[in-house]
Amino acid sequence: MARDLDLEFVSLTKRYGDTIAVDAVSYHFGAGTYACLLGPSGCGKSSTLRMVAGHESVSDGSVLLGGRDISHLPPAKRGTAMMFQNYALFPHLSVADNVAFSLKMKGVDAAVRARHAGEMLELVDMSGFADRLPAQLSGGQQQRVALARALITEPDVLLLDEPLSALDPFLRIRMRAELKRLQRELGITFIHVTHGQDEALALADEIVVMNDARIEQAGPTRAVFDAPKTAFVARFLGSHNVIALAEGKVAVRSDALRIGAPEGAQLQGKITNIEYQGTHVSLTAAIAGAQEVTALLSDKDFFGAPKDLGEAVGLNWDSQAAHALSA
Ligand SMILES: Nc1ncnc2c1ncn2[C@@H]1O[C@H](COP(=O)(O)OP(=O)(O)OP(=O)(O)O)[C@@H](O)[C@H]1O
Repeated sequence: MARDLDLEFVSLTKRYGDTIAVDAVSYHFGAGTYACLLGPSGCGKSSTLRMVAGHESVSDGSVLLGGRDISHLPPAKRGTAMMFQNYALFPHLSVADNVAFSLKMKGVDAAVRARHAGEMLELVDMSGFADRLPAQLSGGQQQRVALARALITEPDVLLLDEPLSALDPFLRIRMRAELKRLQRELGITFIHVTHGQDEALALADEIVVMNDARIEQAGPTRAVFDAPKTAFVARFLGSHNVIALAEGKVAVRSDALRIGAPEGAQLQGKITNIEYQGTHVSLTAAIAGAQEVTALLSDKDFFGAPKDLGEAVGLNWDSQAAHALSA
């Protein structure tokens, strides 16, 4: 049962020798939030997650859960559980024994362990596989077992380190829906580390975009996507153009750009690429200052007034669609 405990990072810092992997990061996650930590390789996502789990020591600052400082508690005493990228199942133990492992360590008796493991396998839709070994399961099934094994400890916070990266693209999308369903059903906080902006947008109530050991921008997913504050966030989340104008840099979503006649348009350009994407057509145009912008048009709009490579066009957008960037 979820206990409604908020998770908070207070100036959380990780140093490995001279490397600062996480630099005084502060953030507050409301209880029951699905949050994604997002950012390029090496920005400090995994180090942050491992400090929360207790698999890495905290160099400075703290992690609070429900106001209690858990920074220096052993992993099993924190109220968190971690699901690893490679699932880390014990190859010689059956699915049921893998799931029940942490209860065995706690000295829970065999009948109670078996009952709890059965409930968890039911939760992840793996009841028929209790006696198999991990090697006899598909990647998606192993992932469900790893989830069941993490959830049996009844954590307040589930930590997921790139949980979908080992799956093929089709399964990844299916499992992503499963993760969301589980999180809703359990009502606990999920902190999910990913490289993938699509994954973060699809899953997260809140996203935390990290860059170079710090939080670059964080907040409700749609608010961040709709109004990136820096060029890094706009580019990293994708579907945005970063345009240098006389008054400064702005981010404009690709689907907010309109293509029309060059005369009197906010920007003039020449079409350099046209990509048919099924429901949409993506048009790239070269504009002044050796810049390129991309406009995403519905197939209806494009084929209603088709353009050719090399054609001069005008680009327009509504003023509220342009977000001034601070860096
Ligand atoms: N055990 C370690 N010893 C020394 N440096 C480390 C260690 N673990 C991570 N680092 C360094 O800390 C920084 C952050 O690493 P971290 O693994 O947290 O990044 P990440 O955002 O999770 O990257 P990825 O997406 O590639 O997993 C990197 O510069 C990395 O090289």
